[in-house]
Amino acid sequence: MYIFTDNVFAPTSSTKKVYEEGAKDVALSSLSGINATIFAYGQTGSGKTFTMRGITENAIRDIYEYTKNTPERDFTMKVSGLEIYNETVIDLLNRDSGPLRILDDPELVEEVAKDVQRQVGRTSLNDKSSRSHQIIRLTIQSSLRESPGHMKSFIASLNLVDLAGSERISQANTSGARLKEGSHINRSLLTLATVIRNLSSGRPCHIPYRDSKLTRILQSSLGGNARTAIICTISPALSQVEQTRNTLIFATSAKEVINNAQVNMVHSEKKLVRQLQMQVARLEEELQSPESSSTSCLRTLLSEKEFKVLQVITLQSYSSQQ
Ligand SMILES: Nc1ncnc2c1ncn2[C@@H]1O[C@H](COP(=O)(O)OP(=O)(O)OP(=O)(O)O)[C@@H](O)[C@H]1O
Repeated sequence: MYIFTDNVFAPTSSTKKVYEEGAKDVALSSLSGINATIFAYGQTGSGKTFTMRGITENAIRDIYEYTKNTPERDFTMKVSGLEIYNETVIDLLNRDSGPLRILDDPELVEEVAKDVQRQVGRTSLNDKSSRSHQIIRLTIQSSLRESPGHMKSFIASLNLVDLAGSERISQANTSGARLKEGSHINRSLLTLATVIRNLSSGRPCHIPYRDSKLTRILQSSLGGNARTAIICTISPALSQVEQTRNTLIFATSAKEVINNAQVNMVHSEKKLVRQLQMQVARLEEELQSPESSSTSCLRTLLSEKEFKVLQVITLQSYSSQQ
């Protein structure tokens, strides 16, 4: 179980400091199979996008550094990105695909990460940034290179979330398209606030994840199997005191939520069985070739083949018991 640690940063604090002290630990859990989410909440203009850009750059740099310095493990990284605007979900790596259906997980295009900074750059924020929610997801899978443990690998996602301006919750004096936009942003942010409030109450009660796209997508990060860091950005301006107060109320509830993060393991017996079956096929070919006609060579090949077949049978029966 992980409990939120509190940090307060001054306006002069660098994003690097916010990352190091408020988000790094959570971001790097994704390397050891623990789902992680970092999101920024606050009113428009208070620095969510600025902070999340810095957090994203630092997290990706550290993750790459770790993979480079850990040669004993094989890493596969995939990047995806989505935007929720007017309760419609758009794939940021395939904007022409139209709105995505939300099942338990959106059907996103996932690109194998070769140059994550550039790929993340393609999802970069647009003029709707204060009115839409944006999520960049990095999925990291890793397994030991040379060991029977190769059968098992860690898998986890790191979600980097830049929310719409929280003042939208209280914007009622709009009309037309802005009213529709406002009410949709309201739905996601209001549901987020309710979810956080209900989760933090400590009492068993209904958690309305399914009432908005945002909470549905972030469900496991908010009250489930993930470590979560929430960065609340506020303005020092006296005129913004009401928004600042609302953001601090949100932060107070959020820090009461306790998640239950676990290491996610993937059993890859299927991959191993496929490899062994290929080896058996190769040994059969060798057995039939004229070069292997000597008795001792045939005996060696046959016993090797029998051993591989036995391994396949053992693995298949192990898989069917899981
Ligand atoms: N820590 C900071 N240091 C210097 N400039 C900053 C910092 N935080 C934010 N800014 C600047 O303040 C302005 C508003 O910041 P930003 O766009 O990140 O706010 P926001 O909360 O994401 O707003 P929106 O909800 O409209 O997207 C930008 O010009 C940004 O460069």
